[in-house]
Amino acid sequence: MAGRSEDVAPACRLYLITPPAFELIAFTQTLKAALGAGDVACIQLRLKDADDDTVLRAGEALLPLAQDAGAAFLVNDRPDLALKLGADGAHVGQEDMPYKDARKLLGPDRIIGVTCHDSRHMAMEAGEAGADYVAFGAFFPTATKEAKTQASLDLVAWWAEVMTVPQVAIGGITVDNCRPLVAAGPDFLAVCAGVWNHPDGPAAAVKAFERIFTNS
Ligand SMILES: Cc1ncc(COP(=O)(O)OP(=O)(O)O)c(N)n1
Ligand SMILES: Cc1nc(C(=O)O)sc1CCOP(=O)(O)O
Ligand SMILES: [Mg+2]
Repeated sequence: MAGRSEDVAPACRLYLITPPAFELIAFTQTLKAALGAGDVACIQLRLKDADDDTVLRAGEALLPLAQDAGAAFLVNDRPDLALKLGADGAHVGQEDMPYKDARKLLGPDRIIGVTCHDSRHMAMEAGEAGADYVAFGAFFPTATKEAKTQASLDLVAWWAEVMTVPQVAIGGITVDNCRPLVAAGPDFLAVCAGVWNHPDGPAAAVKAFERIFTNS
């Protein structure tokens, strides 16, 4: 999730969340096409209803695709599986393994992101503890998760102005609704349905996000 090699990197980059469930061989092809269509900073493997073996098999297949495309590969909820897979890191929520335990497990170099809902306080705590990014959401209605909080553009703008820890915006984001959010200044937009369910397909969505981020 570090900077890009181009001279001027866009201020905001795309962070993909995998679909909640998928058929692995078909999704491998879908992901390849999406990654080939434009800049993707990060992919989070998020399989809430899968057993460990399924998560590990998916991780083993998808991680090399992500890394070949220069995208970080993170595992949702399970720093232990991230370690087993040799992934770039993990994302933890407020009800998951606490950040400090995740850091102990993953060491100083792997990426750990923390869900902070709509809370400045949670985000400041996570940032001070050493989180690599904080995530705010949800920004729009979403069917992917029962999101309990609604985050505001003001929160994003404030964090961008005052803090240096990168911030991820998540929840119901699409190519059609993201412009005001991007203007508020998040470092990453995390998107699931807005990419995988785009009417013209995931590759078209990735391309469209890239155009928005680069104003091209
Ligand atoms: C980038 C990013 N932000 C927030 C979340 C949500 O995490 P959490 O609150 O733990 O909920 P689940 O995703 O585990 O249902 C996320 N996964 N990624
Ligand atoms: C995983 C997740 N976390 C959220 C939060 O608000 O913390 S919203 C969300 C769902 C993201 O998927 P989509 O892009 O399809 O809305
Ligand atoms: Mg979680």
